[in-house]
Amino acid sequence: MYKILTLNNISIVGLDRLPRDKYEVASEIQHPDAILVRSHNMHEMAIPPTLKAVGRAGAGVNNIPVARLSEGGVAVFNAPGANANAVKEAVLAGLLVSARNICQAWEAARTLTGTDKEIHREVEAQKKRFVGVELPGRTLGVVGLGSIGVQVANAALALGMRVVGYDPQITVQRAWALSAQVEQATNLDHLLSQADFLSLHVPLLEATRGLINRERLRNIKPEARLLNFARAEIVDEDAVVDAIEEGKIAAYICDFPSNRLKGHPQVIALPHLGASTYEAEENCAVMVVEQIREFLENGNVQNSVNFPDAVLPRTDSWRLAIANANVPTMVAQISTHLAEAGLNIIDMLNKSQNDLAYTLVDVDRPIPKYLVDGISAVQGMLSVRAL
Ligand SMILES: NC(=O)C1=CN([C@@H]2O[C@H](COP(=O)(O)OP(=O)(O)OC[C@H]3O[C@@H](n4cnc5c(N)ncnc54)[C@H](O)[C@@H]3O)[C@@H](O)[C@H]2O)C=CC1
Ligand SMILES: O=C(O)C(=O)COP(=O)(O)O
Repeated sequence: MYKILTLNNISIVGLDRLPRDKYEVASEIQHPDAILVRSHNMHEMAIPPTLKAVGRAGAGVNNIPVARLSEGGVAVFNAPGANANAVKEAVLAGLLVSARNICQAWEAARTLTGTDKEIHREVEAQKKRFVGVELPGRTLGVVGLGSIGVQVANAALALGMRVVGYDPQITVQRAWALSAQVEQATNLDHLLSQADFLSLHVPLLEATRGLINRERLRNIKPEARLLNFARAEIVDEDAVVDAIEEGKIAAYICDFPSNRLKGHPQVIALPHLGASTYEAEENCAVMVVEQIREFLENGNVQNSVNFPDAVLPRTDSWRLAIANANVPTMVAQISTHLAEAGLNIIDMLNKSQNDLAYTLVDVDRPIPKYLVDGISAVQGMLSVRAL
């Protein structure tokens, strides 16, 4: 029997994929083989010696001591993309609600008192007070073009917005899922200065903690609205509240309430609802449960954040994927780079998907990182990955 400890409520649709005759699942269990978790903070927790895997039924793994688990040989899995649509819809709601001051207006209208005549007089005053803005032509800046950022960027185009994205490490898969109409900025500060709405979709890492700080907020337009459905710590809350009070930004819409934000009229803070739809909860649970099963029963690794290639079967060719590269001059430059490094091309295939051209290059030996960097530096190249 495999023992599975659940630290949060995990959708029953996912748990039902664990056969009862092989798995014991409980929120309190001794000697677990695997842990299933959502946002529960595992950093203070002792790692059970029997533990082999942790499955995060969601995207962010900042609540999980990945380094400590890796040292102990415990594989950590997450569910990339499984809740991206849910977050995209929450962000779109935030965008529309803030553009039209819906929350503040609803709150004000809800508490109107007096006769109908008095209420109608007050309605006229509120109409003036809560005048909003329309989205077409306004610029949405999207920071982080991963599963969620790409979906948010593509969806905002349908609202008529100009969309500019920023992600210095966009993967090839994301690059071709991104609509060609989305512009890409190479500099975060440049993006911030253009945005009427700014939406954050980066993971919480040391490099992204306080990414939107006092200095960066000075770069943002005073009428800009900041949306944070990523993690609270990515934004310096003190700086954001000060910026709002000083009229340096218009609003902060986030998924993370706190004492600092409490009661502020230009702040909307939701109770971490981004991934809370039945669909997303089911998708995440099913994906992560299948991965844990595959790992425990067959030793196969899929979507692990810390346990990558070592146990994956090695193929006899190595593949480089290059977005936006099937232009003859670029192909020639790439071939030169590879030849100079002594790599022989086995196959080179030009493809295109969603208006994005890319080239797959198979070579006969491992691709050193300096070569990937060299090819990335070829002018006009969008993204290069060794797969
Ligand atoms: N509010 C909620 O309920 C939810 C919040 N999240 C948060 O959103 C984050 C993103 O989720 P996904 O899109 O699924 O992850 P993802 O891993 O697919 O995408 C993250 C992207 O951010 C980029 N990135 C990293 N550092 C960056 C930087 N300094 N500047 C610009 N881009 C940078 C990466 O290259 C990657 O493309 C999660 O890590 C999680 O913290 C995710 C799901 C639900
Ligand atoms: O997937 C993520 O990163 C989330 O933030 C969702 O968290 P949750 O599973 O809803 O507690």
